[in-house]
Amino acid sequence: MQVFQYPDQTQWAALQQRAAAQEAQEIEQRVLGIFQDVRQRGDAALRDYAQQFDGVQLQDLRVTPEEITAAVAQVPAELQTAIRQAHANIWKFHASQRTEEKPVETMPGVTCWRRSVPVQRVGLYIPGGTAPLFSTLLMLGVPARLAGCPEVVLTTPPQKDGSVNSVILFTAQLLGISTIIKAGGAQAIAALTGGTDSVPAVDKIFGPGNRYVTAAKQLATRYGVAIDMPAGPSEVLVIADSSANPAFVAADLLSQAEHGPDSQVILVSDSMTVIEQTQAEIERQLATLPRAAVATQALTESRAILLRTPEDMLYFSNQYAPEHLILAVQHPEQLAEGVTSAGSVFLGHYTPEAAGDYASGTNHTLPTNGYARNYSGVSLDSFLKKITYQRITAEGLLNVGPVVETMAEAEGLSAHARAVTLRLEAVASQQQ
Ligand SMILES: NC(=O)c1ccc[n+]([C@@H]2O[C@H](COP(=O)([O-])OP(=O)(O)OC[C@H]3O[C@@H](n4cnc5c(N)ncnc54)[C@H](O)[C@@H]3O)[C@@H](O)[C@H]2O)c1
Ligand SMILES: N[C@H](CO)Cc1c[nH]c[nH+]1
Ligand SMILES: [Zn+2]
Repeated sequence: MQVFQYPDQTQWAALQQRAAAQEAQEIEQRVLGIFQDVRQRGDAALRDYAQQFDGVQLQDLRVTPEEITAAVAQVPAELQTAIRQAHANIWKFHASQRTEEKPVETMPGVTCWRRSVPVQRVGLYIPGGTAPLFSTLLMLGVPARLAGCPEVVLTTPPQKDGSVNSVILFTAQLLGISTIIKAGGAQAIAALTGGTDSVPAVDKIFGPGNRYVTAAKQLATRYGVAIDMPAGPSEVLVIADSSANPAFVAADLLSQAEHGPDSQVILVSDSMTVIEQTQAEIERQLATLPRAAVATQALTESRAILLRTPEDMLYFSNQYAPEHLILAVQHPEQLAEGVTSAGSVFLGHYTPEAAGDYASGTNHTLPTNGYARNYSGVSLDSFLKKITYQRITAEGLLNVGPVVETMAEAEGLSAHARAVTLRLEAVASQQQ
């Protein structure tokens, strides 16, 4: 992790660059080829990519009910209990996002209202390249269920023996999801976009993934499929003042660095002592991590930055727009008020980001790569469409009609005006 002491503002832009930016074009090209192949060859292409990327020869791409039953029996009771508790917390937080809107009479006789309708066919991508993220299934499946989406399709990369991870299958069963496809990467996203013999096409694709998955989701939007947001390689930015505990900070940085070699973690502090002690802690803790090699690679593109004031630290973070922001400072509430761009914020010394990853209740599917500047993370709303309705009575038309006529004529759209005028004439003749 390289250290930068009091960089001037001209260096800030370079420090805010994501590590992987330069390879984006190459990845897009690769994903485009995969996309076109799946659209042309369907299931056959999915099988070939499973062989190439996941090292497995597949016959059936769909998980069978027998596979689900067998897998569920393998999940230890303690883990089942933990997953049920996380499910309850995530459910509780997302259920609180339900809103009730009342009809509004904008003018006498003109009533407008809005109704939430679930996205009808949703695809959930659950990463499984290096770690089977069953927690992600909770993060997507719970709001999908709360929203009432009638058709839910799950895709995840197969394991080397051709199975799907048993804990993912247990979680799917808990959520009542039974359409489960053994496909990962860009090819899975392409299949959800256009459909294949085994994979139903969907209206909206959700879920995080590596850079191939994220680029494929962005490509899917060109084919008329919506996506939740670009949710790529994990990131965390920690703002730590002199009250921070270097061991905690190091653990938080490593928790995101271990996700993948292209994860990026940033430490911003106004204390050189905290930076030095955190670096020493990182070295110490790294030695005991099973995924040390992955984390070490991520750390080569990560940074520790010494700045002068809390205002500078917050400004830097808002410009960087991290997926996760940890405020390891004495008065986190104060700083939190000034956050304008971040996927999810963790306040104080006892709020590890890992709690949000698994079980506190908030969603861990969050925008990365600076997209927190313009996107929110997944929530109940992500699975809902808000349809507006209106009903206008004869009285209402007398009130709003002349406004519409005047505006339509001013835009040169006479047919619009006529749609009102004809009705106004009908109302007038009925009133005579
Ligand atoms: N932003 C978020 O909300 C969030 C949440 C959880 C995880 N994540 C991120 O998700 C990612 C998971 O990545 P992963 O790789 O473990 O699993 P993954 O499921 O995203 O990707 C695995 C698939 O990538 C494809 N792939 C691998 N190498 C390829 C290549 N050279 N060319 C084309 N395709 C290739 C393969 O098809 C493979 O099945 C991590 O980067 C993690 O940080 C992000
Ligand atoms: N930190 C990831 C989001 O970037 C989510 C996750 C899943 N499992 C562990 N962590
Ligand atoms: Zn994580």
